[in-house]
Amino acid sequence: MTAPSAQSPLLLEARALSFYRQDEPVFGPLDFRLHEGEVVLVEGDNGSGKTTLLRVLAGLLHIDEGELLWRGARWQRDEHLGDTLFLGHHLGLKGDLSARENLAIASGLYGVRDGASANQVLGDVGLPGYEDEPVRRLSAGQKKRAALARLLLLPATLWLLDEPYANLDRTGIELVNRLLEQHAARGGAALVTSHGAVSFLSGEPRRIRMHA
Ligand SMILES: Nc1ncnc2c1ncn2[C@@H]1O[C@H](COP(=O)(O)OP(=O)(O)OP(=O)(O)O)[C@@H](O)[C@H]1O
Repeated sequence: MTAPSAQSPLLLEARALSFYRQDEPVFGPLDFRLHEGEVVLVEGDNGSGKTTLLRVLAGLLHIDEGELLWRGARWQRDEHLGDTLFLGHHLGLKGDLSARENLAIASGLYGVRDGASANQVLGDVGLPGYEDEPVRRLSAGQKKRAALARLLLLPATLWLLDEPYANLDRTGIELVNRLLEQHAARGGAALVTSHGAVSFLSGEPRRIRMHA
């Protein structure tokens, strides 16, 4: 899963990428490459900029310095919004709406992966009987599962997962690993941050190390 063949096309390349807050560097300069089929762990101490990096790559924060290339061409925020999917500490779910309604909003904006349906992905993430409950009534782990359903439904190639294992039980952790494996097998890629035990089903992930 984490070691694509030498022929795997290059998806994303960061060259001397840096981000500043009030003229203070948060991270960088950072260089890395990500190929189709790769799942890479972003690691570093608290405050080293892992979340910030994912938010930059999701187009939520502006790049201050350096270059970002998507399939060899300059990355343009507006052109690549649907190519990436960010799952952060805030899950991006509307609490008064059900998991199914939240999925309908997301798929209305970004489309649906070939062959995927809301019913099927809600089943895949293990939310039986809770599909139509307002999200605010779900447990933390169930909310996380509702957010994970978005990964399966939307067509994004690059997943940016910030602490995806947080609040999940053992089957939830296995679910995340399975989703990552399936995504990589179909040519997708992911950057994952995690403070907890990361136990990918096969192999050791490559790592990008953030320095505070
Ligand atoms: N909204 C914000 N406004 C100002 N500073 C911020 C903001 N968000 C993060 N920072 C600062 O940016 C730096 C990097 O934060 P970031 O959340 O990216 O780190 P992290 O590596 O993800 O940390 P953690 O492991 O604790 O989740 C920290 O010094 C933090 O205080």
